[in-house]
Amino acid sequence: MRSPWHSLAGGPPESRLLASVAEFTHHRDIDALDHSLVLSLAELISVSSVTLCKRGESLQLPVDSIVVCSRNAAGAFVVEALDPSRDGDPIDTIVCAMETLEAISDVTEDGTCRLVIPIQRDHAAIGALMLESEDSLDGVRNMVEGYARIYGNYIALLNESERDKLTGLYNRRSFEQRLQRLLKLQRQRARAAAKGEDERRLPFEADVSQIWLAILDIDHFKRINDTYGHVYGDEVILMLAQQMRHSFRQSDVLFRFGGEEFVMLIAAQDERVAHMALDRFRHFVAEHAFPQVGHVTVSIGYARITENDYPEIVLDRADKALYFAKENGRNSVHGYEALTERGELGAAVALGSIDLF
Ligand SMILES: Nc1nc2c(ncn2[C@@H]2O[C@H](COP(=O)(O)OP(=O)(O)OP(=O)(O)O)[C@@H](O)[C@H]2O)c(=O)[nH]1
Repeated sequence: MRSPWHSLAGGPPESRLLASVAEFTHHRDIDALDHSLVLSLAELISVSSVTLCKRGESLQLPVDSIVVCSRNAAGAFVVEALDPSRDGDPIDTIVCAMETLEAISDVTEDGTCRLVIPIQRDHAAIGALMLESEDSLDGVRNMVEGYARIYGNYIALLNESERDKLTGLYNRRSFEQRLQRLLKLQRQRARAAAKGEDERRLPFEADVSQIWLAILDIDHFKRINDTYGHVYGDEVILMLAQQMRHSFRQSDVLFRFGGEEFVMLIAAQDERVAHMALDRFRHFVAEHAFPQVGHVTVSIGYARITENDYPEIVLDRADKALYFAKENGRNSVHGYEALTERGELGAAVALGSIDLF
């Protein structure tokens, strides 16, 4: 049987191993980290491919991203992102390893040896690594499990730096990257739909073709702080964030931008659906009695965002719509496009309060 290790010009496996771990963990960007992980493993072990799957947040989309490193016709390693909405083998095998938290080692019908190792965090799988090779992968199983553990720990650290400490929502720092990810996912889905793939293979949001950027601001929050103190103010922010999580789809992306200001990236077929989702949340908040503080209202402004838009411009549009809501009685939801169509956002509307990048 051939050794699963590549011939090691640079010394024994240990030093090569450490160099490889150091290489992939020097990245601070999650996409770059994923890319580097699959490439590092492919360069270290004799494999035909290394795949990293990340778990999706909904049952309809069990896999959120797929990154594969394999050889091209010239024999060089290439890393590419694949459409995560695919199913069948090997995705089913990977999902099985994630669900059972057990490694799977098997041989496919065409004789390829396959090793699938779940990546765990807090006793749940956040993803899985899959290696494919012409040779047995038994000898590298411990090492790949070690990589999966290092990756899981490192991702947790990176995720922490992306989160707002009080609410656990994403923070402003992670906005740009999360937005680009969401737009990329939309593009992949649109492409899959355009190719006429079997509808059942796409998640239920497959018909969604638009993303809406909404800014939510708590009304008269200063009064809440002044009347009840900052601790109760913080409690309102925290509870509102929890309600947001329950109210919006798991695939929507929620941020606390700072203070009493939240940003949401929402997928919806059209403006009517986006408006309904936002207004339902506004209504829910207005009806809710917060401990001690009682009733609180929120104002929301939103605008459509596409791949071709500068995020700063769309943030400013949503902020103009929010400003309009604040100027017109608060406790309401307004869309930039509808306001513009109706001519209600004249030149007289001042630039909103949000700090642009
Ligand atoms: N408790 C608490 N208060 C905060 C936090 N960040 C900002 N604030 C307060 O939030 C208040 C925001 O007030 P303003 O921007 O004047 O707006 P507002 O009172 O909400 O009034 P409108 O937005 O016009 O409805 C200020 O008093 C800030 O001190 C925070 O993290 N916790």
